[in-house]
Amino acid sequence: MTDDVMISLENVSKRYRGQKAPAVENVSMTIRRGEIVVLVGPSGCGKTTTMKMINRLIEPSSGRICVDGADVTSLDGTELRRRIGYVIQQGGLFPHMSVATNVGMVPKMLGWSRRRIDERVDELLHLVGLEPGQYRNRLPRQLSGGQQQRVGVARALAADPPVMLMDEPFGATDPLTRDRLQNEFLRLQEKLQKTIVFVTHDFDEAIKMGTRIAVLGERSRIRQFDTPERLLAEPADKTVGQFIGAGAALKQLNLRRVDAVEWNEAELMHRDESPTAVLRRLDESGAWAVLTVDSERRPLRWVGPRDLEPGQTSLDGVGIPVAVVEPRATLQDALDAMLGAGCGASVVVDDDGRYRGVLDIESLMRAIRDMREVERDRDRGMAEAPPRLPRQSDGSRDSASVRTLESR
Ligand SMILES: Nc1ncnc2c1ncn2[C@@H]1O[C@H](COP(=O)(O)OP(=O)(O)OP(=O)(O)O)[C@@H](O)[C@H]1O
Repeated sequence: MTDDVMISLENVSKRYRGQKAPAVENVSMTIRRGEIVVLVGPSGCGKTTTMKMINRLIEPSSGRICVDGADVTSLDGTELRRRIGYVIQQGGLFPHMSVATNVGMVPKMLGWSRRRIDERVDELLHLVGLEPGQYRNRLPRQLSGGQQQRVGVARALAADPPVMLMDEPFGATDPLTRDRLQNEFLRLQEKLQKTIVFVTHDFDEAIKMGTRIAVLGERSRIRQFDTPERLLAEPADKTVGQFIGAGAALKQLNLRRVDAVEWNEAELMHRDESPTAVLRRLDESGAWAVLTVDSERRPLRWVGPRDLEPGQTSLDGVGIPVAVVEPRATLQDALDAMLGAGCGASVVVDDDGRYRGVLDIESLMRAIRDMREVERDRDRGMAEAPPRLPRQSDGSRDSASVRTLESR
């Protein structure tokens, strides 16, 4: 095994007792350090069985699985938990235990001191964006679905394992929360550089999260194991093509970043300006709305002529709250933000939330048209591969980042 490999499966099979056909048959794959490998495939194809054999929640019938050079069958439970974190839907938290007890569970099993556990719990809650003072003593049912999921991630990270297994971790959340959790997790992963096996049946999620994606068929047979870009551009066979589904070009929205397309300028006005001044500016510029900003040039709301009533004296609370995206967000994130805000534009902001430009629906449509043309040309064997989202030196993709104004 080379140093680069963190997990290897060699000819692994699983036949459940009483079943004629194996659920997983003769699967071999290697997973490199720091990558997120997504297992994706139709229901019942064996994704979960394959993943659970890595931490021996399910024992393989035959074959060999190594994690960081050690055969998992040779490791005892404590050692396995130290090496492998596990996240499932809704966090899989124990309902009668506080957030702190849930997160501190593995360190407690590992025999850490009370003080060390407390410090670690607070550190992890901070890391996943939950204020310890506010959340450590709550019960899981006193948290939203997204917060439970964050606690689940914190718990899996508690003993700082090099490997994380994630089984449809964001599956039970609504689309907006899911998107936010995915983005947060990718941002976290940039720092943590864990080796992650991630199971989902959602191909869009696979494209967004995966450094590489294994498309599985029956009995976990690997149909294709490739980067998202190559899967979209060159599906190995018809079945993979069907699974990817129509609109591969649209899915590439997940692979292009906001800073790869042209932005426009908005008509900026300070929030303290008068409605009369706004109307004058709209008249002079012909813009559909002005963008109000605070003294730090952080965008607040779009204000159009119809938002202003005669006799109005202030812009407070007037207009539509803006959706903001960072230059590193994907075009898919920008589109989702636009749809979520009910407005055909996202405001691009820097790390401090300051205005940088506007990505509007027309620029987005142009980018989609360009991608479609590249795809059509490629089908005719003429074009080069489409521009890609730059990858980090370790091969992982830059994370996306989208925030709505309310979430700041
Ligand atoms: N404990 C079990 N005993 C017998 N058969 C099982 C058991 N667990 C799973 N199976 C069978 O093994 C096959 C693979 O199941 P598995 O849960 O790994 O699939 P999956 O791809 O994760 O499915 P899904 O996407 O629906 O969660 C299925 O046919 C399932 O019915």
